[in-house]
Amino acid sequence: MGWMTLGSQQPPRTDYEQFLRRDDAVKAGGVAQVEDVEYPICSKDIQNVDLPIIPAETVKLRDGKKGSKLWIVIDEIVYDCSDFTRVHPGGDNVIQSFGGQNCSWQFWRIHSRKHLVESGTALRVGKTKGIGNRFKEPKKYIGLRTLDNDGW
Ligand code: HEM
Repeated sequence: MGWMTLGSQQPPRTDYEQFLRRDDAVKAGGVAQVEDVEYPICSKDIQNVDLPIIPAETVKLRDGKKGSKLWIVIDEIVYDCSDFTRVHPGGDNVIQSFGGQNCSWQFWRIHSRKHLVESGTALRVGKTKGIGNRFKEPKKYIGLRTLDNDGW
């Protein structure tokens, strides 16, 4: 699981809560005035279903390299992590390694719905389709033995 080790060397972030409280993202009309004029960060009031549709080709270009925005995809929702990556409690490497890509199952292995709602809602720029995950999801095991044949 190569992706698991990508962010493990990062120190814990202390400015994370402060980042989340920032209110520079939401302006009247529901859409923020931020650098990416084409796909600005959306207001928290907008439901996922109402987010603008962003073509997969456009998402893939925002890989955080060569000065581009750093977007990631979780369950077909696109998150702009360009600034958030600097305060992410799990470090910046993990998010950077998924720039322009789908990292849904990796995200759900580590986070809860609460994390996504509380921290991710303010990072949404749109929704997309057709971006696959470059890693195959490993099987999840709950137990290795059956209850009636435990060898005691
Ligand atoms: C929208 C994108 C993301 C948001 C909003 C987010 C949010 C968070 C939050 C709130 C925590 C702290 C959890 C806690 O203290 O209980 C966290 C930790 C972490 N995140 Fe993320 N995250 C995002 C993307 C990712 C991605 C793509 C990865 C890698 C696949 C990742 C890996 C981690 C790791 C390794 C931790 C540390 C877990 C620990 O110390 O137990 N995150 N993230």
